[in-house]
This record gives sequence, structure tokens and C-alpha cells, in this order.
Amino acid sequence: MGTVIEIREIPESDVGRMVDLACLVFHVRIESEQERDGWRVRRAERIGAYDGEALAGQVAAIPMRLAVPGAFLDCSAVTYVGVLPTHRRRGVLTSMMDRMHAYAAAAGRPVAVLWASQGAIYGRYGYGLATRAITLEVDSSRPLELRTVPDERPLRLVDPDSAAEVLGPMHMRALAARPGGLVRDDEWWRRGILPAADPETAPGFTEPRVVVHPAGYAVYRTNEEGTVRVVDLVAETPAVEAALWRYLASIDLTRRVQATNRPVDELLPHMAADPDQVVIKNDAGAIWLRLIDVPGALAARSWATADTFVLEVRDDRVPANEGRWRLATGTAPACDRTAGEPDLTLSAADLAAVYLGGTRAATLVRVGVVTEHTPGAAARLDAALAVPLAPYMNDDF
Ligand SMILES: CC(=O)SCCNC(=O)CCNC(=O)[C@H](O)C(C)(C)COP(=O)(O)OP(=O)(O)OC[C@H]1O[C@@H](n2cnc3c(N)ncnc32)[C@H](O)[C@@H]1OP(=O)(O)O
Repeated sequence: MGTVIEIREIPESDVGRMVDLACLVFHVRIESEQERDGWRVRRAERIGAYDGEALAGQVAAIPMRLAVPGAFLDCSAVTYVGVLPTHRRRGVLTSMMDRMHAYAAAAGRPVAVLWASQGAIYGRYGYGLATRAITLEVDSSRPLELRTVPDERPLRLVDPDSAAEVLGPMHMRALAARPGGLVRDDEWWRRGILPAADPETAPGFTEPRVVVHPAGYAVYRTNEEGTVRVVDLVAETPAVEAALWRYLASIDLTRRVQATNRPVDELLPHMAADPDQVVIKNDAGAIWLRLIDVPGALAARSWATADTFVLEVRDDRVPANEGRWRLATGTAPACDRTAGEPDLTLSAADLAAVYLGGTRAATLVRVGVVTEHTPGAAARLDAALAVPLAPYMNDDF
């Protein structure tokens, strides 16, 4: 107490200190110099809280592109958030988040996304829980019978070093069909999706294996206990999806397939002839979304119906978003200030929660956090927000 905390940019020369601070707050022991490299923060905007020369807090925002319905938006992928245990609960994170949002607004990034270590932290900063994800486990000790006829075109294993080239275009098509994910560049593929070892989420597993179909792929790792761990799976049709799951469930000397972080509308539980063979182990909150620029984000996505709404938005951290907005959905979406009477009143966080179509506004009305002034407005907004496939992100950061 009593010391002055200064919020300023963290120079590249302090990236090693950021990795050390992250290890301290997340209770992680670094096993190799490669892990200390901090490649994600090197490409990020880095905001630090300095107590004299000591780094007491940090936030990193990686400039990325997020798939939203019908568009790709510049976004800040927020990570490496931490404050020293000696400096907690003095408003350090709050100051850093405000600075980070100001940077994002200045850079013209309408949205920010993050994975939260705890669900209680980010609502106060205007983030809403925009996607959920499930964990699946397949008992592959016996053949996996599927009700969907698999696409029988041949599968081939490719070298992970050349995978980005082969998988990249298929992944981009998947993002256009299903919002919520990040556009991956070569480094993201190589170091984020396909690193040789993954001590954090798959300790003791092999290097990644990449199996490619003409219209889909799966990245997976295996271990000697007979577990196949799915890292990423993309299929352009259900028949291709069936072919990939059948392959994963039929690898010799393995007896279970585990897939963490899959979309909530995953087909496999419905495809299985014996539903007991595919168990949903976990259903949990996934990505938190922040609309940095509410009118910009609303006008940028595509909408399922043509309608108009007056939304009264509350945002105590980004005041430019506050107030009443007339949203016209349909083929030429627009969002402008209005003095009209609101159909709905909601926080920027709850607007973010519904933005990708993964949460229903009508649900939030029933919960009591969104106020419906015009009867039926929430249901109409849900119809406009609707997406054919549930939003989903499979990028770790
Ligand atoms: C995207 C990511 O990287 S997620 C990772 C987040 N980091 C971690 O979990 C690492 C361990 N934790 C920490 O480093 C810190 O406790 C942080 C970063 C979560 C919070 O930093 P602080 O500087 O203590 O937060 P700050 O003082 O600004 O808190 C502001 C408010 O949020 C609340 N808050 C902060 N963290 C939490 C939490 N984990 N749970 C509940 N409330 C919290 C505070 O109580 C405070 O509320 P108030 O305004 O009503 O008093």
C-alpha cells in the first residue's frame, strides 16, 4: 500500500518477465527454454503495472481476426492476465483493462475475446459468456457404429510441418460456416495448434498426428494407455465428420477417444448407433466476448432476419457504447444513435453474450438481466441473431 502503480507499455525486452509473472500467478513450472519464449505475448500489445521497476501486473492483447456471423472482425485476444499476489485487489487489473480497451478502440478493433481462469472476473469489464463447449469421450474398445454413412474417400497422414498449408484453407471455410473461431496464421498453426509437445493440456502424449480427408481433417495425439486425444477436427459435411470419427475410434492399440472443447451441437452423440458409447463428460462456459464498439460490431455481422430494434445499452467502462441504438438487421445492417423508446435494455456484457448467437436474449430476459419493454422483442432479436451452427472457438491463448 502507499506505492504508486504506473500503467505503461511493457517493452519487448520484458517478455521474459511476463512469462515469469504468468508462471507465478498460474502456479506453473517452466520445463524448457522454448516455453519461456512467450511467442504469443511477443505479438501482443503488452500493458504492465509497474511498481517502481518491478512488474506487478500485466495484460496482453494479441491482434487477431474473429469469425462472427458473415464476417471476420479485428479483435484483441486477451491473455496473460495477472497481478502479483502482493498487489491484488487494489484496482490494478481494472486500470490495465481500461487501458487495453482504449488501445483496442484506437486500433479500430470492435471486439475482444478471452478464456477466463475464473468466471467471476470479467463480467464487470463488459465481457459476456458467448460460447459453451463440451468434452466427449468415445468408448473405442469396440467398433464405433454410426448412423451416418461416412464419406469413403481416402484419408492420409501428413507431416505436421506442412500441415498449415493443407489445413489452413479448410479451417477458413469452417470459420465461415461456424462463427467464434480465430483466423490462424502460420505461427499460430505451428506453435499454437501443432507444437511437438503440449505439456499443459496433453502431458505424456505423442507429437501431433494430422489426418487429412479431401474435405476435412483431424489433429490428434495418442498415449501408451490407449487414449486418442483430439486436438482439432474440422469437416465440411456430416459424412466427412463420420469418416474422421470412425478413423479416430479404430486406431489399433487404443481404446478411448477424448475430445475436449467441442461445439455444443456436436453431431457425434447423435450419429452413434449406441448413444452410450459417446459420453458428454463436461459442458462448460468457453469464450468471453467484449463489444468494444457496439454499433460497429452490430453493423458488421450478418443477420438471419430483417427487423429493427431500439436497444438501450449500459456500459460503465466504455462510455461511447452507452445509450440508445437503432439497429436495422437484414441485408444492409446499420446501427445508429436514436432518441426512440427502447425495445430492450441490456448491458454491453449481455449484448456480447448474445452477439454470436450462442445465448438467447429471451433466456436473459427470463433470468432478469435483460429488460424487455416491447413484448416479443427478445424473441425477434433471437430470430435475427440465429446462426445455423453453434459458435465455437478452438484456439488456445
Ligand atoms: C484472460 C486471462 O488471462 S484469465 C487469467 C486471469 N488471471 C488469474 O486468474 C491469475 C491469478 N489472479 C490474479 O492475477 C489477479 O487476482 C486478477 C488479475 C484476477 C485480479 O487482479 P486485481 O488487480 O486483484 O483486480 P482488481 O483489484 O482490479 O479487481 C477489481 C474487482 O474485481 C474483483 N475481482 C478480481 N479478481 C477476482 C476474482 N478472481 N474473483 C472474484 N472477483 C474478483 C475484485 O474483488 C474487485 O471488485 P470490487 O471492484 O468490487 O472491489
